[in-house]
Amino acid sequence: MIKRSDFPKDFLFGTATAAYQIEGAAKEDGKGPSIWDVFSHTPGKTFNGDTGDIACDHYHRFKEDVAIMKEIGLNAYRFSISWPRVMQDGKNINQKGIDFYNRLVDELLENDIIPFITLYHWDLPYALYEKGGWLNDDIAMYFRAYATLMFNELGDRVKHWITLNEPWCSSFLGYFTGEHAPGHQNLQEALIAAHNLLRSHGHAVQAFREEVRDGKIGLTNVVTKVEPGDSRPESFFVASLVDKVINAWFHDPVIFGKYPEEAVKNYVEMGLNVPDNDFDIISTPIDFFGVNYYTRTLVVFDETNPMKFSYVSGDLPKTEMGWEIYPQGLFDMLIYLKERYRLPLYITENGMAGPDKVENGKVIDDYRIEYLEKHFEKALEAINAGVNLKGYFIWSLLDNFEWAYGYSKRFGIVYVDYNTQKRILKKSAQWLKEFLRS
Ligand SMILES: OC[C@@H]1[C@@H](O)[C@H](O)[C@@H](O)c2[nH]c(CCc3ccccc3)c[n+]21
Repeated sequence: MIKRSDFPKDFLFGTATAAYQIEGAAKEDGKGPSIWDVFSHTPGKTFNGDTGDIACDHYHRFKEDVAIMKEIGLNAYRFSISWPRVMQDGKNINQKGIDFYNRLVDELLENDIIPFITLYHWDLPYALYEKGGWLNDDIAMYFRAYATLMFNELGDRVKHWITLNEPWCSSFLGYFTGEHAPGHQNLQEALIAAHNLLRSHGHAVQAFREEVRDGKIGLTNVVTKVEPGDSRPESFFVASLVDKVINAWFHDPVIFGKYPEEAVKNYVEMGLNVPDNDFDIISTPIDFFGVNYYTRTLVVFDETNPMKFSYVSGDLPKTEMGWEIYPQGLFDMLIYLKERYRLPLYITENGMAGPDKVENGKVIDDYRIEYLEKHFEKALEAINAGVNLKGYFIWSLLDNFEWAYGYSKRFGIVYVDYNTQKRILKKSAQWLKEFLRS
């Protein structure tokens, strides 16, 4: 049984959330609409028509939520800023929105919790989407202005920043599969959006070096252990391509100043244009990578698909998301990232959706305790194998708005009764509290 004391003394244990998933107050105090406000209000886009209008009402209940983190004994908290809350049209400053984040940061610091801020966790101001959003090259300048504003407002107290959360999701789910806002289905657009996300990242890093000299800034990507779902050589080939798109497309340009060639070649052969400008800006040096790990991804050759592959479901035990529980993949991906990029790492998301039910006022989520324990063990194994892993943020503190799945998936270590907004610490939160004292 691993103990907290097995980890380095200065290792951070925290939880992670995102603005649109927990804040609510979707139109309060001058907040403008994001693409997720519009997408979730579009019939058919989210489970049950769920929206982030109220969510966990964190905008009003943040002190209670910080107190819960303190009670558990967490020493860090990763959250995102809602861009349209602080610049409702992507340009004009909304002081009331900024004041909320000032109050939140002060509350965290008063409780000895280190804030990690994600500047963009998918809630683009709708006004900027109407100007082309991530397809408009000018977006990088808007993002730089937004980032500069937040560095100036909070950079005196917040020393850990993440520019983007999972640009792969923003671009490929938002512009190719259409599962996420803004719901486009165009692979060429996805490549353009991906490139403008990376350009925006680079501009924000440049601004950071000017505004917050003593801070650390990084980029959070999803990583997943991609494996062939059968033994055909073609499946190994497509698995290698998918691996490069998910696990290298948004890392390589930031470190090497170029996209992975095999994947570029594949897109060019499909007749697509792969943007190739501004790699000098994109590769402005960063201080760490954030790693969002949940599961592995199995792919097989499938010529009926224009991409020549399809995802298949493996036979390991799965979470409520249908994702296999595969802790070994966390170790493998941490080693991969260390050996390819040689940067400090934070696990900025890891956790599971479970069949959480309240019985006699309690939520007995032993499955989540086992999931976390097994992934903690693999993280420790990676540290002992020489990975410079500096922290671990559990997804998530609270049950929250799970994008297209609405409120049907519960990832929190704290249960949220959405009818009453009552918070109930699950057994996993109690287990974590003990672990952090072990
Ligand atoms: O689905 C749980 C969380 C979301 O609530 C977060 O907002 C988002 O950052 C986030 N990303 C992932 C990874 C999704 C994924 C898994 C496997 C392969 C590709 C993407 C899981 N999650």
